[in-house]
Amino acid sequence: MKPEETNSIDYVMEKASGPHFSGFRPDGLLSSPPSSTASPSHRSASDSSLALSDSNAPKQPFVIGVSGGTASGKTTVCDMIIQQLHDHRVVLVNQDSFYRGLTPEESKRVHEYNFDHPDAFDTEQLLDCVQKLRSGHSYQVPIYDFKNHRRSSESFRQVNASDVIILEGILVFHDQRKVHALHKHIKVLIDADVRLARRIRRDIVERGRDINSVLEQYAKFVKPAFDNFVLPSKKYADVIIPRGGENHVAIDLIVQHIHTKLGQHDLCKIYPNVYVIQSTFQIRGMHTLIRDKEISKHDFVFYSDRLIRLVVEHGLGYLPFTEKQVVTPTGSVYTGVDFCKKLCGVSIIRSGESMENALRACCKGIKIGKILIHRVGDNGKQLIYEKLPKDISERHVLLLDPVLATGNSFSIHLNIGVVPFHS
Ligand SMILES: Nc1ncnc2c1ncn2[C@@H]1O[C@H](COP(=O)(O)OP(=O)(O)O)[C@@H](O)[C@H]1O
Ligand SMILES: O=c1ccn([C@@H]2O[C@H](COP(=O)(O)O)[C@@H](O)[C@H]2O)c(=O)[nH]1
Repeated sequence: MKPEETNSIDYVMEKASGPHFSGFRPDGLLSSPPSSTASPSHRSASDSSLALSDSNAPKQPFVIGVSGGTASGKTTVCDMIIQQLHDHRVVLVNQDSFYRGLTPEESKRVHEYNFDHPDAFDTEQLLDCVQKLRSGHSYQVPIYDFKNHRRSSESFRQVNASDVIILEGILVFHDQRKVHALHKHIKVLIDADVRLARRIRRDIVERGRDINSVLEQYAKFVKPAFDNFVLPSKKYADVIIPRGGENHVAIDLIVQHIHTKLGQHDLCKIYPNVYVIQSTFQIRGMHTLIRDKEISKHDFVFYSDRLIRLVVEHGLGYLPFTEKQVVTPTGSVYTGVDFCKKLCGVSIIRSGESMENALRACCKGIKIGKILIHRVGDNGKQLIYEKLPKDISERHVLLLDPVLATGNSFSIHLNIGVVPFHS
């Protein structure tokens, strides 16, 4: 295959299957010092996805801001979005993590401290974080303790570069610089009494407060700040989600929008019968193993083989089958399927010798007839057309490679393409 063809297929596949990083976020707690960014030469092992993204994905991450009053369900909404974007690398950055924390002096008079004022946050640091993540670097996000009103001095949460960055917090839209850093603004709105009820429960259960302190703080600081800072920024919102996490329709639409922005369906739009295999942790795990430069040859072959088989099995699942009934040895009738007597092709992008072996092995199992495997050589797709055997029968399955997958002029070719995992 010519280099330029490889490149273009790589590009299209990257567009289609690039976001095969799952929602898994290796944001481990680190006990390293608070260097805000890891320079490319100092990335840790857990930054491997960053390295991949640096080299393979020049695209900018999509940055979303989610704001709303306290206990409005911001975190719940973000979790639901992240869950649905499980095929992508998504990171959540909480504005709460950037609370400055109280000095010993302020701690003595904690009831007089306004945690709902913009000055309570280190906005410069938050902007720095968003900026670094946007440009593909990782960031060591502080960990804030609501019980002691302090940041942890030892631990940080390492947040890696991602396809989607979600910035969540009560005052995410307050600062214009933050507003400009965001691609989409989402506002969660919910009745004040519901928020207060939820806050009372949460603050008592999770944040070590008592009912009196919650109510006092709410009346003195939380409500006025909501009216002064949170509500006015509603005008910057692109999407308003009434009822928070209960609003599944709004959340689905947001997820759909993000999918479109990330271009995941580009390839599927161009070639409607191309299917992208869903990534799982197991698949990611095998990808990690085979990409590791330390892997032994034996393991590389073993895990590549397993991955290839998954692609092939998936592809064969798209062959045309009709219903067929058989009688089992115990005399009962089993309604199953039988391969249609129809010539078709399954295009497996990135075929190769080991793919070919796996194809043969997998097809043996399903007994659908003779397997013809064609790969494109250096001379391009014309070669394939010429080389096709004259005696193709109706029960043949042609396993074709990417160039043919897109060659619609090939009349007997069903043009089912399976894009294998690629990151
Ligand atoms: N739809 C809901 N029904 C009941 N409780 C909810 C709902 N959404 C959120 N909560 C609860 O309300 C509290 C605040 O929700 P959270 O999503 O953390 O809000 P925020 O991030 O805006 O402070 C949490 O204890 C959460 O479990
Ligand atoms: O030490 C602290 C820091 C913050 N708060 C309150 O938290 C909320 C913001 O968190 P949400 O999860 O968005 O509710 C804010 O209203 C502060 O009042 C605090 O009580 N103590």
